[in-house]
Amino acid sequence: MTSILRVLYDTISCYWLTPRRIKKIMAGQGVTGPKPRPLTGNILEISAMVSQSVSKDCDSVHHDIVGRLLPHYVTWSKQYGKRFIVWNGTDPRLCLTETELIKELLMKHNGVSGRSWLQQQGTKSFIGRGLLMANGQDWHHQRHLAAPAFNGERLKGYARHMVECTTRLVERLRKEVGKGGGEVEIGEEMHQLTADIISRTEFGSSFEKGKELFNHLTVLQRRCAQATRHLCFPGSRFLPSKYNREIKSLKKEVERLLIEIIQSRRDCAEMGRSSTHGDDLLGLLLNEMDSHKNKNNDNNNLQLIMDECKTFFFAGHETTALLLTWTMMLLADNPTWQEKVRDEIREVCGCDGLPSVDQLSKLTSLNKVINESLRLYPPATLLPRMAFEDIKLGDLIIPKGLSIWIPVLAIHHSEELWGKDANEFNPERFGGKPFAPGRHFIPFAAGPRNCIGQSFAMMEAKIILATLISKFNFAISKNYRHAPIVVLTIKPKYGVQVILKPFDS
Ligand code: HEM
Repeated sequence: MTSILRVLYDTISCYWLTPRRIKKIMAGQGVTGPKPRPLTGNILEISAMVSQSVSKDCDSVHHDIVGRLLPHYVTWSKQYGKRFIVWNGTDPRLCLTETELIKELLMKHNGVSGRSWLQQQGTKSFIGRGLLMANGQDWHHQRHLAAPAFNGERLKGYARHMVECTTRLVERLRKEVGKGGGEVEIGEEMHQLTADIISRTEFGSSFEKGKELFNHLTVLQRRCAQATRHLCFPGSRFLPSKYNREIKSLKKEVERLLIEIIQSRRDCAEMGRSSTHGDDLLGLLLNEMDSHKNKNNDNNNLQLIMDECKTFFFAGHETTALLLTWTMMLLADNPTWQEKVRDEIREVCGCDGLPSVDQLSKLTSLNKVINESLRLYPPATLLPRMAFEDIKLGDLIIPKGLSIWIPVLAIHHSEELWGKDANEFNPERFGGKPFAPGRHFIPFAAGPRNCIGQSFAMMEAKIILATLISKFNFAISKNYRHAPIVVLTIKPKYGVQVILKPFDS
């Protein structure tokens, strides 16, 4: 009975009491927004505006995409200014674009902000309590455990997998484009490649099993995304709906495979066949976990390691694949920059174009191109944070329970911040002094909760792009339809078709 009352109280508090309190406090500070409808808030308006704006392809390859992808943001920021409230159902969200306030939030208030209950619910079945969704002390502990896996020396070790997987792809593409007309959908290739790399980085010799597991995880992620489009309330995941049953059985299979991999690692260490659990990401997590071992908590530790493995796959492969895909599109559309980057790679890395880790920092033009690609097409289009306490942010009081949404895409395309050519591809803008963290270039977020895999992703992107650019000339195919869409990340709706022409090896 008490638990039923608890669920009832949580539901009323979540849907009624907290939103009412927040609305009142924000209105008192002059922050309002479009009028919400009961239960659905502004969701229906937003989805109608987005469906309308993405219903057609862009008429040319241009990057003026904010109006297409965030039409509601454009409309409401004109009407309500730089801060306004949008209602996601009964959940109020403050849209914040003032860079000083964003910096303050990300750098100073990490301890009292984090993932909301709704966000955690939406991802619980596929990444669980992993680093991306953790809060408070748990987040602190997990970040501390995972950090050594991304230090400089470790990264150098992962580079081997990146070079090997990319070399295999180059060989396959050479054969394929030799046979066919040379057209390749590069988006799918980049997804396969980054999935291969993260599987090898995480699981080393257990890579094949790791890939099988990640295939299931990808399906699981899609099902969870479909399920969150349905009403989500405290306790809803226990209902025996079609989605919940399918999600439960996929999750079971993913965890069965993970337990097999982890157990065989532990057996090897216990039988004395190896002194550590290995130097791949899983091995490092197991070693770190053992050095902080609490015997009473073995089951919790196992679940945490599984959640972390799933999190790194989820957070690490699609984002990097999209960065690579959009960069290939931009370079295919800008042959002058493609040539400039190729000349630089040949000069720094020699004729075979395979870069060593130490050469990567010398590829400055490539670095500018990657940054410009992250600016125009940031894979993470927005950064969500929830206030766990009342927070003083600049002149604003952010009440406990309010979600803050930072629209990275809109900030990256703002003419006020970047100048009149904000929507143009101009890598040279990154030639000057580096951008202050937490200001207007935030593809990896900023502050203590920034992307832990940032250096991994940049190293991976440089190795893959340097190799592909030195081995192939590429141009946009006439079959390419420029139609970016946002489904969590910015994706090309129909992929990116390029014509590859191999250089003689
Ligand atoms: C181009 C590639 C990538 C982009 C654009 C990117 C972007 C981001 C962003 C914006 C965040 C912050 C999210 C937020 O606070 O709401 C984040 C967090 C995170 N990223 Fe990445 N990421 C990339 C690659 C990677 C890779 C390769 C890995 C791992 C191998 C990774 C693992 C993570 C994890 C675990 C977090 C959560 C960190 C925390 O909460 O402490 N990411 N990423």
